[in-house]
Amino acid sequence: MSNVTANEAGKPLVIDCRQVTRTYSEGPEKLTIFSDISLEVTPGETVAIVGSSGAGKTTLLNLLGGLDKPSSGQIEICGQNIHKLSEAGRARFRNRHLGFVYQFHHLLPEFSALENVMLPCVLGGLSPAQALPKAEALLGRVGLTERLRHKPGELSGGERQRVAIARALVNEPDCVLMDEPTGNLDQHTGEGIRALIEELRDQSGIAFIMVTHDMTMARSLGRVLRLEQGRLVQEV
Ligand SMILES: Nc1ncnc2c1ncn2[C@@H]1O[C@H](COP(=O)(O)OP(=O)(O)OP(=O)(O)O)[C@@H](O)[C@H]1O
Repeated sequence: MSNVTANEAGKPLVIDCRQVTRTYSEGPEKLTIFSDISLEVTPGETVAIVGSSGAGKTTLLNLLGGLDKPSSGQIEICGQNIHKLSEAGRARFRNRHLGFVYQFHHLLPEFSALENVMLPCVLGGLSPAQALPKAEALLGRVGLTERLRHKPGELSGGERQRVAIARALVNEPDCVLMDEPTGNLDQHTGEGIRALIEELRDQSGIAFIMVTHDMTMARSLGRVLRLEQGRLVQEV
């Protein structure tokens, strides 16, 4: 964990999102997806973002991960406004502080599970010899010790998802952003992933922000926020 800053009240924050609006231009028209959204996420917190299809959940997740730029407002990740960095600096910052798990995982098909997990470490400056034990340990943690040499095409959906989780964690990020981490998985595998998130959160203090339609998982993990008609409201 590194560089987690505090807000004005002295609360440590991994994500500090202030009055963020995202609009798209549709010819002369402006399409507002959401406006004036504020969200603070502290270390070790799990936040689920729910809402109907098209509500803007993925758009918000991409903004929180610095993959997209707000139309107005400000987002700080571990105290850094990442849009003030160069593109290369932004990529380095994301690799160091954030982990991403997307539904279609974006694993590199020609690389083994082990190589896919080693990659963020090597990009971050570790030698392959240094990255190897870290990747092996994490793949063991997600129950894939017997699948290290398998390529993504030789793994099941749940196994690929677990490789993606191991890859997201290997650089010991401050925050992991997940888009539908249990989407497309059967109930048993989904439950395993939920338990893993819970364990990692409690042991390592990593913050998790996830978009999900799985209300049971959302409720069991922590704060649930609903994106509705361009506003973010806390579910009670
Ligand atoms: N590049 C774009 N240009 C214009 N509109 C866009 C663009 N990207 C997304 N949108 C619109 O923004 C809205 C929110 O999309 P988003 O993918 O964030 O929704 P979502 O809540 O994640 O939906 P789902 O649950 O179906 O994945 C949608 O109406 C979509 O059509």
